[in-house]
Amino acid sequence: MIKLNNVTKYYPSNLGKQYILKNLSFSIPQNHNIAILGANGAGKSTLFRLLAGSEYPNKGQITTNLSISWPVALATGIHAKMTGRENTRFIARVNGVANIDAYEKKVKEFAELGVKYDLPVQTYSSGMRAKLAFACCIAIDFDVYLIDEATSVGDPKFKRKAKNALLQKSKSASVIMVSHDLKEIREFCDSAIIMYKGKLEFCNDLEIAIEKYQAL
Ligand SMILES: Nc1ncnc2c1ncn2[C@@H]1O[C@H](COP(=O)(O)OP(=O)(O)OP(=O)(O)O)[C@@H](O)[C@H]1O
Repeated sequence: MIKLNNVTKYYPSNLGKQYILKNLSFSIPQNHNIAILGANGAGKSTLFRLLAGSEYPNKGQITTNLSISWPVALATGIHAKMTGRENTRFIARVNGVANIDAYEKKVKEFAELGVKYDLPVQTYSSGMRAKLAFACCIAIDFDVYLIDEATSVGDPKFKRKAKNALLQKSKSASVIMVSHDLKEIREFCDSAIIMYKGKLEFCNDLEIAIEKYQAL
């Protein structure tokens, strides 16, 4: 279970505080693969950053006993001056991976960077960085994977591989997914959270959730 306890999140702007969530208490249930449905600007990516711990609420707390991934396609945790291999080992240590050599082997194979794995990441293309970040994430056994438009990683061949790896993960772990692609959502998710005007509503049945969301 992931619990939001009286969470407020806003961004300051020239128009004053722009609230994404205001005094919101909500439980995200366990053992579901959940789509976050919301219009552009509803706050889906912000909610993701809060769940991943990469941003904090202005007020309130998010608590959980589950291990949660960073958004799988996000390369922000990758250090440009370090090589792919060094980044891999650093991420392993930060995330408490027990067998770092085995982890490094998995990441190297999955990321398909060849000899560039030992070059600094600042020499990579954006696609190569995304592949490395994705491989580092998928090689760790998290309880929950945050998937933000994940199938946009890499070239078509890598996209298929990334998607299959995530579908495999979704059988043993939970996924929380943000995507505007309903076909993709239907492949991954059984339920949804509708995000609308700062409120969250969990819906056990994905098709009912999609109908409700489309009616908004
Ligand atoms: N770092 C930031 N500083 C200021 N405002 C921000 C910041 N990040 C997001 N916002 C604002 O917060 C609101 C929610 O943005 P967010 O990216 O979470 O929405 P979203 O539902 O993911 O949208 P989309 O579907 O378009 O990706 C938007 O109005 C956006 O302009």
